[in-house]
Amino acid sequence: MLTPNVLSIAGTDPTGGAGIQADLKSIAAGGGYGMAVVTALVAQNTRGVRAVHIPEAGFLRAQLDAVSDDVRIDAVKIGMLANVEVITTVTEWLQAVRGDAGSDREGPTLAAFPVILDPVMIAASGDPLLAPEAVAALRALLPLADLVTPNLHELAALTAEAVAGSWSEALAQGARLAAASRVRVLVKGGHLAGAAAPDALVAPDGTVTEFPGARIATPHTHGTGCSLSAGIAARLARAPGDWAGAVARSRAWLRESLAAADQLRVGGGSGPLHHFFGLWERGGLDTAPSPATIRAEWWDGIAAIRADTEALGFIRTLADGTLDRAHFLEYVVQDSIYLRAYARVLARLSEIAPSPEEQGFWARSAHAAIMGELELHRARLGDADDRAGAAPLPSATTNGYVNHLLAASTRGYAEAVAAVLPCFWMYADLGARLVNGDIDARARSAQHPYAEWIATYDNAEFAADTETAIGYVTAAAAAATPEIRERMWRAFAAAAGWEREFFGQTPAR
Ligand SMILES: Nc1ncnc2c1ncn2[C@@H]1O[C@H](COP(=O)(O)OP(=O)(O)OP(=O)(O)O)[C@@H](O)[C@H]1O
Ligand SMILES: Cc1ncc(CO)c(N)n1
Repeated sequence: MLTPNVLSIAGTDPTGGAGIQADLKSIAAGGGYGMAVVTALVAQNTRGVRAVHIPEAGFLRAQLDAVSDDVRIDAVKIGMLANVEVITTVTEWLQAVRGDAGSDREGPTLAAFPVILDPVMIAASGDPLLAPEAVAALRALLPLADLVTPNLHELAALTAEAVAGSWSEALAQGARLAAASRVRVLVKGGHLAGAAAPDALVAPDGTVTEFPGARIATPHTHGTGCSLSAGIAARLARAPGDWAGAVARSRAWLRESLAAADQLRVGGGSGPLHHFFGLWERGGLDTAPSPATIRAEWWDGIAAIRADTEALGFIRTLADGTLDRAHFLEYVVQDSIYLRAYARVLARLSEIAPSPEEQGFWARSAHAAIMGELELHRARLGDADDRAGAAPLPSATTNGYVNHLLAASTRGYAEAVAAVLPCFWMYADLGARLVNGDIDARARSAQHPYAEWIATYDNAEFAADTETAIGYVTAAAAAATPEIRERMWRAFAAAAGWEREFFGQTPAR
């Protein structure tokens, strides 16, 4: 999914809690790419508004055109509009880029994006942010919006009625505004007296969707209205048409951020909400390595183990053909014991895999391990099994390797997949190098005593499965917390060590 571009058209708050500064944080927290056109520069802080500077309308239009001439716009949030001239300029720009029909009736060459209008009139401090004579112009802008988000005072001003004294009065007022202006209205209960802080989405046809919620005990509500409307714009851009969903998710985020507002110390008045509190808590501040980086680091990290493995007598004599037949059979016996346990661990991975794709992959790998490879070993071992007459016992090394995998498989999916990866990756790499004659050129000869065995390493399907396994494991590691990622690396490196021990257990000179 492309990240949606969300434009805020609003005034500023240099202390960062309201206006455009809050909008950009809210859009980012809501999953949008934030853009901002400034309608008014406001010298304000958490205590109040000191001065307002309104740049000339031509410059406002130049800002708006600079955005729309270049950037796809997926949603617009409109905040402080200051005066009639600003309202007229924004209205004209909206009509030019979107037509005057709103997003529900898009013209052939016009952009269709939802417009959320927060009809800002008065700051939380009580200072006016809209010229009183501009209320009529703002009313005329309503039909251009897809959603209006007035607080109780703004709702009263827009309907030219008295401020609602109760929630049911507010809902009735919202329904009248929605019907008269043919626009969705989010009636906000932030200014209600009492323990509840509900909001309600009222459609032009009178349909009401209520969002109940207890009031959060904090004095730090500066910029809640700005933040909510910008958050709705971002979420709506991600899921077009889902108005109730966008409101519900924005409220959940806003409430989490309000509840954490006391952890900020910004100013001596009504402070801002903590826009990124939940995201920081859940996501942390560390930059996670990419799957490609993890792949390179882990492979480099076991370079010494890989070099040791390749230098083992067993591998060297398998490559040059001088490997003792009895020692070869010893290896095959241990490998068959190992594979049965390994297949069980892979089946366990299928059981706990997070996606159907991964579930299927590990189940298929378990099947391949138990059927394909075991078949092969049985064919090799036919004689040896007859001579032994009883099931062979695992060596200490085979036990050690298997126990490592079994233990990892009890510590969650991420660690479990990391532990089985060397069995794919080192084996596939070693097999390819053996087949190619990289370890010893004699391995390529048809007269090589183990030619048939070596040919089994020439397996494109296993190479592809190895890539898939590397992809799943490194993706899981990239998404994991640093702690889990470190545990995954340890499980991987330990398994690589066991892989080396496994090849090294068969006496070979
Ligand atoms: N103390 C609170 N606890 C929970 N939710 C709150 C609280 N105060 C406000 N809200 C919520 O914050 C959002 C903004 O509501 P409010 O009615 O305060 O708008 P506003 O007056 O436009 O905001 P602003 O403070 O930015 O001017 C709404 O979703 C409202 O329910
Ligand atoms: C610029 C701006 N817009 C909106 C509000 C309302 O919170 C504010 N204080 N400042």
